[in-house]
Amino acid sequence: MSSSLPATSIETVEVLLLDVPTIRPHRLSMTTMHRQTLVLVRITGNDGVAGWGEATTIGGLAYGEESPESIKVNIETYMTPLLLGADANQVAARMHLLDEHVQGNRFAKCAIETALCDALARRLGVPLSTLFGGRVRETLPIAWTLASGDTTRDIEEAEKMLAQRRHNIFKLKIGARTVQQDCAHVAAIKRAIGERGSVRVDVNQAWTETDAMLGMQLLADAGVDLVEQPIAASNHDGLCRLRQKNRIAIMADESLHGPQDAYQLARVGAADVFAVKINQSGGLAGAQQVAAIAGAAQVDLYGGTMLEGAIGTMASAQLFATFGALAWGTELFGPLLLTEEILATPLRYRDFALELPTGPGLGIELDQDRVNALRRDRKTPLVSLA
Ligand SMILES: O=C(O)C[C@H]1C=CC(=O)O1
Ligand SMILES: [Mn+2]
Repeated sequence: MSSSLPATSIETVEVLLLDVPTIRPHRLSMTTMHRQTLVLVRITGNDGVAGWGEATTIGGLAYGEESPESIKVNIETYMTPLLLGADANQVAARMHLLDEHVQGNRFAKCAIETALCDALARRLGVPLSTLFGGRVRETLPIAWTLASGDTTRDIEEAEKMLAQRRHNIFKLKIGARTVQQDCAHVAAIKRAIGERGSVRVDVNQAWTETDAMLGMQLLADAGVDLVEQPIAASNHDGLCRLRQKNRIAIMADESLHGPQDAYQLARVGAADVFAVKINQSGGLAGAQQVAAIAGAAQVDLYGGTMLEGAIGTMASAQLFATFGALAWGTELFGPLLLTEEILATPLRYRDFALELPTGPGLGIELDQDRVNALRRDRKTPLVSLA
């Protein structure tokens, strides 16, 4: 595709850390978030065209093995020298070279691949989704996570989302309290929402297999549709056993770090649904391969998030829009959890969905002043952007 373009050499690779408060505490089983650190990567070619990517993770090192700081230093020290001066338009060649010289570092690689794809699509004048085969849909259903830790507050939040027609799929974060306490919390929320919405839970690996056996039965009785990552990521056999003995769908999240995991999980029948995440998959191409394996194995798909800001969210959306089947929708709500807007024109969430832009590349433009004000290395103190 890029052979019609003149060679464009990579001139700069920049990594920015942006610290942005969340609208309320976001409680996961392993950490409570009060802010998110967006890890943004900008790659500029000698034609002046820049592409953006994002490598945001959750809770420092609490969730995954790459931190914002390690991503920045690893890109700057080890990956940038492999990119500078090389052809920006040969994305597969750039990623192949990185894979040959850099083990792991899936989030960093995802951000680099996204930035290269964004710039390439801009040069071609097409949306990023076109590089991955084009869109099957122009909007994506968007779940909202209820994770304040307080049942009354969560119900109020859900009511607000339903009234605004912003979300009617709710994912509840549990696993920090006892199984009985957590399941009572979920059951109260499901009773309040009734048939107006889907209620799912994410345990983030917190349960033992025995906990999960009890929890999944209580959750089935409460009318919950799906349980995400109930037990340890590595316990594929346990997922199989839980799946055989319960009627609620099981979704693999932390167990799924790219195509190899997808293959192993599919081979043993460990999950009904895959939470596909571009960062966890090592990039857009890796996530596309995960989706292909799911398709071949008849595992359902869900478009997951690492609570990225607008760039990672839109990169994910551009890819997920190319998936034929997306049975469980997506959870691309990351920007809505943040107090600050970094785009010139905010993403459009309405009628329970995210609308995809039609412009080239990611189809979004950053507001540079807002980005600069949020940078960790900014020279002046943060002032309110309201
Ligand atoms: O799914 C996760 O484990 C991570 C994340 C995605 C949504 C959310 O609230 O947390
Ligand atoms: Mn999850």
